[in-house]
Amino acid sequence: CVMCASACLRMSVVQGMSGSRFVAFAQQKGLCMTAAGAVVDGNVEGGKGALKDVRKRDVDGRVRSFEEIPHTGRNGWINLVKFWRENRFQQLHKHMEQTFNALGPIYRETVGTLSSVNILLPSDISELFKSEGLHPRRMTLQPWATHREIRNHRKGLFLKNGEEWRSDRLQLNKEVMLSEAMKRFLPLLDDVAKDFCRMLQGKVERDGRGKESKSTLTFDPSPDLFRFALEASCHVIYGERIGLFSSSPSLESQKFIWAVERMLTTTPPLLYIPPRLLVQVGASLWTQHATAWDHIFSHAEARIQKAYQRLTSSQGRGSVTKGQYNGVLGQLMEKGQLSLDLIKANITELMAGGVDTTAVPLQFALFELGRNPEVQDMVRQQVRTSWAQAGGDPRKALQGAPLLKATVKEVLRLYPVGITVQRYPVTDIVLQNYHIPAGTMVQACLYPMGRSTQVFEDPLRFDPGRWLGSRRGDGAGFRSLSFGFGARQCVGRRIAENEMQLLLMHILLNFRLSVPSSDDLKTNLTLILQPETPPKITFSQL
Ligand code: HEM
Repeated sequence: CVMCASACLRMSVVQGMSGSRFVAFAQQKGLCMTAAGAVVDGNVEGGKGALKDVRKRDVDGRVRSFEEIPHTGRNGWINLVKFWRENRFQQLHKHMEQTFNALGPIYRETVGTLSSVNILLPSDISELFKSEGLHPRRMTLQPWATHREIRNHRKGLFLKNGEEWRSDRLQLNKEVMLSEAMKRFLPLLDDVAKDFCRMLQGKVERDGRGKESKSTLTFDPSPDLFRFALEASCHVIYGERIGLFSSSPSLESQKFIWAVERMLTTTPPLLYIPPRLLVQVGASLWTQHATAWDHIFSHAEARIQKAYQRLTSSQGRGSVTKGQYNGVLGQLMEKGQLSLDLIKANITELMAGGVDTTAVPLQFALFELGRNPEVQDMVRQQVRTSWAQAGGDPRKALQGAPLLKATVKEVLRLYPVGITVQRYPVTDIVLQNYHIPAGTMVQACLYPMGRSTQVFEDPLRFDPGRWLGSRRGDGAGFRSLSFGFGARQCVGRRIAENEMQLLLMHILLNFRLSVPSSDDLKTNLTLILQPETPPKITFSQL
């Protein structure tokens, strides 16, 4: 309104997430400011239930203080003990869902030394991202940072902030995010996906049962999917095939897969206690975490050395064919914009971030397609037509199959790899009519959002079609955030999306999927959301 159009500048002392006090000049709007996303006629998204009540309480039109935000208990250490005792680290996604149900669409939580404000409505999330600034910041994964500091490794973009982050990020965007880069790596991903399906055909023929050359096999495909994701990552990142679909895949690669898994599982409990403290007391949790990272680093180091020698020797012999693609590593080395140390740091992060993040959603995808045969048939129908018209061009095939893209989006809505996206707003903001000081850690909670009736119609139904067609309204663009948002969104997004879509496409062209049990999957959180027990899938040759 006209009266609050003239915002006033106010100096406020605000409480940062780490408890440090600092003074910020914050833009604080006048009295008649509405809650982020509240619409004039009083309707809220979804229009029903608890959320409406929260806003109704605001009768005096006052912006409520940070302290008034509903919370789960002021003492972080008591909360930490509860988390340990009730094994809540593994069920944090469910804990968040229950807490939103109990406290409404915004709450504060302190666990150990970590405090956050948690939100789930798209309109609030959109308000948060408006204030992320030029150098958006996520919660630092302190155990990862401490490992780099103790071992004297450089940090890659995942762990960097400010101008340092931005300069690495701009270089990496050119190699993995831009459409020119996608054109280069798409055929590599397609080759790996096709080889995977050949391997799967062999396995089903060899071990399956059936007649007239149509066999069926039921098994847990998760170990194969991890191998697929590692093979695909190595091909795109190092420009190298490592033969993981052979009958005797290397033990070294299997060890890498185990190390990433260990590194992920040991991260969450370490987030709530200062890692330096654990280093000093030689806690076994810390030792396991650091050893897992050491393994990841040495695996990457060996591959980088090999690729470096290959590249320099072929350059020396003048045998690098112009236009030949040597993976992301080759591109970064050729361009020479990043030092070798920084290339190593970033490539190692891409490798650590690139395997489980795609292998796990693929398990969920096969399961959901298996237990929803009508959806599976619709997607297959579209994929078949598109593949037939694409003349073997994977890019065209994907472009002609929007339902396949929507399938991946739908899988990540129900099973987001990372259950939250965090930001520290650079100015004060107002969410649900509560004042949030600049510098507060705010988490957009993707798992509860994906399952909220306030945000999605019939949220538990697996329905990729819900993503087709345009949608308008408050925060409509902020319902699918599994890769994060804006300049700091997942840098591996294009690799991940294409890798998953291509694999699903080739599987659907070759097999009918079903599941021996269509009960809901129980999930656990390591650092990423995983099935408690990997689901068995039945693959029937078409
Ligand atoms: C389904 C698969 C994946 C999902 C859902 C996912 C999700 C995410 C999310 C939510 C973020 C934080 C974004 C933000 O703060 O806005 C992120 C960051 C990141 N991801 Fe992924 N990711 C996936 C696959 C990958 C792959 C395949 C790679 C590597 C090839 C990768 C590497 C990274 C890196 C390096 C960052 C840090 C980017 C930065 O800070 O600038 N991710 N990812």
